[in-house]
Amino acid sequence: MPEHGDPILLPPAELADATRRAEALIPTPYGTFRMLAYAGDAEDYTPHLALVHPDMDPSGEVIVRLHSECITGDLFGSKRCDCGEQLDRAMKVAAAGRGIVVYLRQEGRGIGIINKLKAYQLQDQGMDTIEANLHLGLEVDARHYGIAQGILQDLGIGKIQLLTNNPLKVDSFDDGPIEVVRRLPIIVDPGKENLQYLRTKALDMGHWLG
Ligand SMILES: Nc1nc2c(ncn2[C@@H]2O[C@H](COP(=O)(O)OP(=O)(O)OP(=O)(O)O)[C@@H](O)[C@H]2O)c(=O)[nH]1
Ligand SMILES: [Zn+2]
Repeated sequence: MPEHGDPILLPPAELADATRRAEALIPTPYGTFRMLAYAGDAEDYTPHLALVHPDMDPSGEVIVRLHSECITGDLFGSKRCDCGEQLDRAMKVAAAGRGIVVYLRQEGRGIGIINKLKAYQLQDQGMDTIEANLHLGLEVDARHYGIAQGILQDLGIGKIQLLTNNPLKVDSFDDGPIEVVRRLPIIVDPGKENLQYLRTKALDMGHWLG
């Protein structure tokens, strides 16, 4: 089991981003969590964040949520997607199970908020979430998860139970240093505003949404 300070076995580009820059206790409605900030650059204004239950046991199977940033859903409660409710659920599960929420700065599946707003406008004109990204000349999903593995390694974690409905997130751990022992679903009830979006995720992106 790697200890904090051990070398991280990832390519240099990923390694640079997984540097622990600061840490503090944050009291939240879900209980107090350690918040750790990871970035290649110490002055980075948008570091990846790990919210770690103070009693997390890195030698066990740690419950982990890798949450991709969604400022519209996470912060403003947008009903276009399921992110805000998933984050709420993940924090509750992490609080109850001494787990972790890793908040990855991958807004808009990695295309950024400006492009995501453009993609939303195209969706309002009839495209689905996949077609909109492609119309903008962007990848459907531009995320990579090596950074998350670096963060988990930094925390001394070797085995996880991963909260996700996304097969690509599970697959991203293949051949890596962290073992996904179990996948835990994180399904929220659809509403009329996000039903079509969730249908596309299930049918065309292969998410396990039941
Ligand atoms: N480009 C784009 N990004 C979106 C859209 N809706 C949500 N997102 C982003 O999608 C990311 C979340 O991805 P999801 O597909 O909802 O879920 P996931 O993280 O892949 O999978 P889960 O672990 O099961 O939640 C966040 O970064 C959101 O900002 C959209 O219509 N277009
Ligand atoms: Zn969202």
